[in-house]
Amino acid sequence: MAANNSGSEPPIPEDDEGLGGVTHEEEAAEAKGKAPAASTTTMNRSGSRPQLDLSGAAIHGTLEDRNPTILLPNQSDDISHLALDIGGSLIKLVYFSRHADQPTEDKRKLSTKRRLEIFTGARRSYPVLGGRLHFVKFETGKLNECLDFISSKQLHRGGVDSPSWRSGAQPDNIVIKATGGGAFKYADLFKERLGVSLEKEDEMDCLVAGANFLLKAIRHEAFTHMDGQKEYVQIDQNDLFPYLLVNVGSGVSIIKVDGHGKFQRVSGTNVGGGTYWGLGRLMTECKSFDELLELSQRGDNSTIDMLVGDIYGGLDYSKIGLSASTIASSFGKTISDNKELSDYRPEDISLSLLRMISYNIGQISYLNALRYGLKRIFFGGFFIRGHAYTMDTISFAVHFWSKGEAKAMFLRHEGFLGALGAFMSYEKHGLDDLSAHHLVERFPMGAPYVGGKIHGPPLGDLNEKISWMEKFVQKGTQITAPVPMGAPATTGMGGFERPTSKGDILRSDASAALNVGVLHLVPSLDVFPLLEDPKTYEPNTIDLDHDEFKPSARSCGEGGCQ
Ligand SMILES: Nc1ncnc2c1ncn2[C@@H]1O[C@H](COP(=O)(O)OP(=O)(O)OP(=O)(O)O)[C@@H](O)[C@H]1O
Ligand SMILES: CC(C)(CO)[C@@H](O)C(=O)NCCC(=O)O
Repeated sequence: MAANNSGSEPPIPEDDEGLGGVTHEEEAAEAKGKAPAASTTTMNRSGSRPQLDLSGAAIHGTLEDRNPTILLPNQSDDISHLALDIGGSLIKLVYFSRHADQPTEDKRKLSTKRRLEIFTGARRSYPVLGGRLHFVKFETGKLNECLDFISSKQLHRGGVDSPSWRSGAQPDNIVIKATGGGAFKYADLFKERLGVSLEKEDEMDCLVAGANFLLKAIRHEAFTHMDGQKEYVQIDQNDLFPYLLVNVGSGVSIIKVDGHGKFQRVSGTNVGGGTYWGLGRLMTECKSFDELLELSQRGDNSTIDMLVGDIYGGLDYSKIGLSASTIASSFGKTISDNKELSDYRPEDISLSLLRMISYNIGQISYLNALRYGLKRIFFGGFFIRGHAYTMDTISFAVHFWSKGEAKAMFLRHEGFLGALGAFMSYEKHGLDDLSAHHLVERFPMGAPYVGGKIHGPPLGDLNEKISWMEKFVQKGTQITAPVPMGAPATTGMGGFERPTSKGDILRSDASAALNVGVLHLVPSLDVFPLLEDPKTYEPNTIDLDHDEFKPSARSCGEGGCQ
């Protein structure tokens, strides 16, 4: 977050590792409490790394300061901080900020880390940056709010903490990675309002890159959701591919993923999140997506959907495995009722619609999984919205039609796959191998939480809202699994009946338009820094209980084992 220093001195970044790049001499001088001599070197790295310009480098602060900040006045090569996914319904932002408020207890670890950086020599001559990945979304219809947000935080210039922003040396042509249709549609507007060029990245490439990254790097990212029960799935990194990725945005893309950058968009459907929100808005006059979703939680679809029992006089059609309460035809009951739209409860309409679309997506996904012999299906996109009933319905469809062979899994950063992929497509941010670091989530997101109300000051203008949002994020929120709504009804073969988990109150978006989450990037220490290829290194484990390693009577003297 921005250091908010006032006074005549330039603001001092609290992050004492951000500009790191310390040398042996500097470390030694630092240990003795002396300021290292200013370097005039420009550190050259491989073309894919940010160029670190150490000329004119000077310690900022007094000699007594521990770990004083080193200012690099001539640093021009900025760390990239922002990527966008501008979709048909929502704009997703992922941005990186260095830790400005590193807790003191972490500072002890820093010297070890620095030592390791030095030890690794040329291989890691760039600083490992600790910081945060932030996730924010806006409605595409409110693009101006998004532009204001970027501008207020100067995200397009690397954030208000960045060296170039501090020094006032702004590059002329700022380029931001962007994906989604809006990267084309709104490119001129970004140029006009922020003076930035959008570098377009292919949407499917980004979805896949984002999903692969999350599945490989983030613990507790993927989970199953059946009958109201959420269970995290341990992903075996060596056995991830192939899988089916279903991104449920406004429309739905179905992608067979075979590896990093290896995929095929095998199908898609135009009946997706935009359909639920669009039809739902028309039929219920809801003002927001969340309002519509929340309505569904109080709905009863049997007033709208035609059930097998409605057709069979209350009987099951057991010969083909359909119970009386199986939905035979979504919205089918409305044809015979001689009623107007206004005679139906918006709650019931919303639930029928949600079930129809979710089930359909689950079924189409399964058919594609079957087509390619895939057993794992990951669902992303903001339609999912961490909503219990949506996930249960999709899971049911996959489970039912595959006879339990295929598994539906969901991602906690569901809506940010594309934006993350675009973020990782920067070659120059030094974070391209994010999976080499620890990413720790301190703010759970994407799932409903009980309580609904968020306590905080009233929201004023956007800036106030943003800073309040950040306080909210820092504090964290309670998250609980959705509450099952009574005993599960018997689900006969062939369909889906009443939802067993409609959730309670939806987790609020804090504002209808803004949703923020944070992943904390904790640089990994290289345990074996001289390994030629640490990524492929598999540490062997030794079972000390194994006889071979047990101390024998001969090696243990009277004084015990040494
Ligand atoms: N606050 C919200 N406002 C609007 N839609 C929302 C909101 N939250 C969730 N949704 C749902 O998420 C869908 C959009 O999801 P997502 O952002 O993943 O797709 P998109 O990128 O906008 O669409 P596409 O990829 O098809 O261009 C909406 O159609 C709606 O169903
Ligand atoms: C057109 C995109 C890819 C835009 O994100 C998405 O909305 C989508 O996958 N729609 C479904 C289109 C179809 O395959 O029928």
